Amino acid sequence: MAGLPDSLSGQDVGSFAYLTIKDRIPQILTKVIDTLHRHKSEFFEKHGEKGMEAEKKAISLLSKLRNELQTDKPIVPLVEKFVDTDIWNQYLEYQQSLLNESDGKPRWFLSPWLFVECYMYRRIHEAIIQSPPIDDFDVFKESKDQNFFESQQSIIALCTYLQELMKTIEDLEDNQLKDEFFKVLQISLWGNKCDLSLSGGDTSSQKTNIISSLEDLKPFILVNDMERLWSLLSNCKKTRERASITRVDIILDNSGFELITDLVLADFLLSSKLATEIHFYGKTIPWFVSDTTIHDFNWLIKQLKHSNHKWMSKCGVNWENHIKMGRWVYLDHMFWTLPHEFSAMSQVAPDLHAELQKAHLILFKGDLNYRKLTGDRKWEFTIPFHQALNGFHPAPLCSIRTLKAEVQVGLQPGQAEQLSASDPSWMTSGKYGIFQFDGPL
Ligand SMILES: O=P(O)(O)OC[C@H]1O[C@](O)(CO)[C@@H](O)[C@@H]1O
Ligand SMILES: [Mn+2]
Repeated sequence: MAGLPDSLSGQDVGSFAYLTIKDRIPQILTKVIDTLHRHKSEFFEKHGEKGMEAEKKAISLLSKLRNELQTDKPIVPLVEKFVDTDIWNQYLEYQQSLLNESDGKPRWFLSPWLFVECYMYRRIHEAIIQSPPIDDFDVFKESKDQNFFESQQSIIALCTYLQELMKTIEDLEDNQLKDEFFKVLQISLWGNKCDLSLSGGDTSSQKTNIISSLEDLKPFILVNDMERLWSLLSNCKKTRERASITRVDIILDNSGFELITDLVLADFLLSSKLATEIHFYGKTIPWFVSDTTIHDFNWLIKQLKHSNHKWMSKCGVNWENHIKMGRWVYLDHMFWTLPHEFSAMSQVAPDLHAELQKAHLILFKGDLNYRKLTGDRKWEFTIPFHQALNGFHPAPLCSIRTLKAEVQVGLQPGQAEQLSASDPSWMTSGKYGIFQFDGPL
């Protein structure tokens, strides 16, 4: 891939990538080991001695992994047969082929950060599937659920807001509808502050009412293409024939509070008729601590439905109904948990690429998706987003993300320099956000 900037990597001592590999990832692994320990008696109750043996095995595999990482050992191929094992091992060979030295092997601190970080989560999964009968245990489930419960008050506020809005949505003028659209978009943006991998797996829930903070947070939106999203979707609505559809695909990120904000956005898109169908994509295996799997998705909607709070349960009932009626479709694909950047999708997962091409708009939630959109490279800040996408244009798309990694493109000249002077951690604190659109004008 000539002409592309270098990948972010742990080679750059002191960089966010370096600190993540050195500190944050081992901390996450330690937490995973601790979680398994704490569930020992549960494994025993469920599976007897075999459950205890499995817990020991998984812990020993994970301790080995932590040791490999901390001593910067070569990255080894995956061994357990699974749907994506061959693709992973081929990618490892590809990484090896990029190294000049004849005996150079991909290693934790040497190889691209995106690759090694994804590999770490895939190895956690390998340790679990190598340890039946606890091979369906989600080591992050507990923290995802905790995030949901700790965000209760904010969730109530959001569900109440949405249900109030539903009462009048049919009567809103165009400009009022646009204002509301911008609000739900911003809710979904700031929902992305709450991922658990940045905090090393520690709790990171939403405790304040996000709706009342939206105005104050506006100055922190560094790229704001919300107007372009509005023109695209309101145009679809105006020109749509009676029976035809407008499909918005949402590539989900974190479960818990962020997922609620995404479902609020998705419900709004249907109720406002800006879209007629929503496709959600989640992860097939536990990923980056807080990412959404089908179990999290179903669990969360069930929690809402059975809540004692009137508006929370109304949301749960409505959302379950959207699924039943096929207006909301949940899908997954192994590509989302591969290490490839998205420009490789048409080669590696042509079926997924072809499916995304059918969308009128694709919303990519979160930081990891942005890293994969841009290839996690050392781009200049002012390079156009279109260029950084490196040929990935299945349909009009927009990244909705708070910044948690040292990659950002499409800024105005001088913007990054000003930010660096006033707030040196602007790229990694999650304090700033973007709506970055790519598509025809
Ligand atoms: O959930 P998000 O928004 O994708 O954020 C996850 C981010 O957190 C980190 O794991 C922090 O290390 C980044 O690697 C990653 O981009
Ligand atoms: Mn995430």
